[in-house]
Amino acid sequence: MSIEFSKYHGLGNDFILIDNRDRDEPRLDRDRAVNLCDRHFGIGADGVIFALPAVNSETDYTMRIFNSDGSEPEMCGNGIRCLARFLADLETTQGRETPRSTFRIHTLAGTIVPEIVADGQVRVDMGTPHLLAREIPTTLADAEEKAIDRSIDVGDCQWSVTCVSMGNPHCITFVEDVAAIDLEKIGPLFEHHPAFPQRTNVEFVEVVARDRLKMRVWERGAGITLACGTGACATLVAGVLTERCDRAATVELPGGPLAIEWSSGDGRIYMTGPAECVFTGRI
Ligand SMILES: N[C@@H](CCC[C@H](N)C(=O)O)C(=O)O
Repeated sequence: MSIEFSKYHGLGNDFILIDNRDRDEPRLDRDRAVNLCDRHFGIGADGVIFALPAVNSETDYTMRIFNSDGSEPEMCGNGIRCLARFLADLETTQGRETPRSTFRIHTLAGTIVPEIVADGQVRVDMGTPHLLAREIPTTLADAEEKAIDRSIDVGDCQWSVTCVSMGNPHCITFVEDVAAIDLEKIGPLFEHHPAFPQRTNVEFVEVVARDRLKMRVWERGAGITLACGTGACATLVAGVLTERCDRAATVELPGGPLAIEWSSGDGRIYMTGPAECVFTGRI
């Protein structure tokens, strides 16, 4: 069997995109996804994303994604920007009369709406953040409480963390010097800490200014990545909740900047950033 794929990235957070619009289940299983993500024996990527048919009349398509370890997250911010570009590219090459620039995408985190705007950037309505401990989920607070500035022991240190769900779980900790964090060592200890029953993504954040945050991430199921869109959104929310930043800020990631806004009008998060096709191929 031969399958066409496209490789995209959003700020170096890279994905293998598969056109799966003709069937409801991903055409590759998790083990195959793990093999393809391998940077030495496969194509190399942080995850595999499938463009599936819509599940109802309120959405245009469905996104499913496997992390590079084969686990399935609820959402992926950089991935959904890549998916929007991928779908727009497909619709253009397949001669759709009026190729769309806005897509309503069904995800395990609800409906997410990316829109291709000027300069090839993609602006995404990421929905509202979830803050209750049971929604994250975390045991760092009572189920109906928010986990803001909670103390946790990880790797012989005590950290103060704030937990936010963007559909997927994030644990954010503000530090003096983000470059000094030994991510390879501390990241997996957070990811697998018993306080996070569904594991977690962890973000280390330095506040440069009220509208500029520098962030490094260890992703659940993928390890160190160059950028994390949901992580950047969760970071801004944690910064606002702990009064460290404004409601709109640039989050600087190793792969580049993302513009994030938590609207005081509708309570939704808006993320703007790039998505680029790197190459296409056939498996
Ligand atoms: N890189 C992503 C997040 C991908 C999912 C994450 N690893 C998880 O398991 O929650 C992003 O840009 O948001």
